[in-house]
Amino acid sequence: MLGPGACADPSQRESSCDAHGCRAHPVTTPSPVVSLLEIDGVVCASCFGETILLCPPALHRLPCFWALRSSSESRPQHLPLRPAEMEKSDDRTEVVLLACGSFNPITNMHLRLFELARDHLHATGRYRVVKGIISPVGDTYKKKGLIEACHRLAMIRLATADSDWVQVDPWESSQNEWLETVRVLRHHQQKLAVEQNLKSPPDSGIPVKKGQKRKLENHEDEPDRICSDRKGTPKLKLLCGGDLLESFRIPNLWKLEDITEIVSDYGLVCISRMGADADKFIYESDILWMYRDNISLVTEWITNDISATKIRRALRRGQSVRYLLPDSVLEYIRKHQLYNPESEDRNTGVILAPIQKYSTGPQ
Ligand SMILES: Nc1ncnc2c1ncn2[C@@H]1O[C@H](COP(=O)(O)OP(=O)(O)OP(=O)(O)O)[C@@H](O)[C@H]1O
Ligand SMILES: NC(=O)c1ccc[n+]([C@@H]2O[C@H](COP(=O)(O)O)[C@@H](O)[C@H]2O)c1
Repeated sequence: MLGPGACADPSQRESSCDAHGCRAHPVTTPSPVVSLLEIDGVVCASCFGETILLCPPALHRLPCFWALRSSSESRPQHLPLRPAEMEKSDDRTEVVLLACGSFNPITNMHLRLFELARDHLHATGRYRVVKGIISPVGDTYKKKGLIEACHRLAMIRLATADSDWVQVDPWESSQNEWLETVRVLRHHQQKLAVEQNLKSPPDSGIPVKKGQKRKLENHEDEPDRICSDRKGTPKLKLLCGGDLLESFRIPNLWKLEDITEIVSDYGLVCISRMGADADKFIYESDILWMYRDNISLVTEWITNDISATKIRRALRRGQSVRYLLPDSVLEYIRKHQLYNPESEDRNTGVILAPIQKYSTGPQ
């Protein structure tokens, strides 16, 4: 094993490994490296039973490094290297994931969606997921059995309390009317741009509009369609399950222009769900097919058909739902006696807001 001095000094790591005595494996040799492990920014490569330390330049010259990187099965999740001094040159696109839905109530599967999506995006090597946002729909959505947003928000807050990257956002549910998902995306992309502007130095070239932050916080306006690729601003993507994607085809539920904006300007990360065939659906939809490069399909191999509807049903029947949702959420449901036959009757016979809007109102 190489002494710890060789390439452990961060200031030396950018230079050629040969210059600093790192024992990189010769580039021309067939791949004998069987495993790679990063420790404090130095890579230990297990090679012919011997462990050697490699600095980044040496590592990147190894054919076996690229072989490992291109194999999704064997690729170590923490590669490529990200020691502190290399963070600056990290050119991966920052991504924020936004999940919209009823969350009536939030389940463990809703939380899993974020973990699955983040793993998937990180494994591409192109993205760095910096935040997850859960945006519960407002009461004006009028879905059957939808309980008050204040309770759904409170349960999401409890469910995400121990997450350091997923959080709830009350903006959508505090609006006076139901909002199209694309408008929720626009709001959050604009908010991210404002946050980025506030962080950026004044000469960053990104204009800060006077009063923009106040307006967003006070929900005074709704931003126009914006460029989501603005440099420095994380890219917002809609996170959903296969059933939500398939709902695009339900008449009078989604406007084609909204679907187009979602897949062209933002992008989708779609998690497989029992009963939904997202792959086939994309193939059959001209617009989704056109923007298929902006749609990430993630297969959940540990299949789990937890659904909020089934949880509510079990609760009404006095059956246990433990381990299907966080204990703290279950406790909240019990304390406030949330799901019962009366609550399930809410909005019975009422037309869902989008259908009401698109069947009768101007489009
Ligand atoms: N088991 C699951 N697998 C994949 N995606 C899921 C799953 N459960 C929920 N989702 C996704 O989570 C988002 C929010 O879903 P929603 O609040 O409607 O919950 P739900 O469990 O689907 O509710 P319901 O059972 O009432 O349809 C949607 O994009 C939905 O597709
Ligand atoms: N046209 C639209 O933008 C449109 C239509 C239907 C549902 N949605 C959204 O999709 C989500 C669906 O949630 P549910 O699966 O709980 O019904 C909600 O956030 C809802 O607002 C958006």
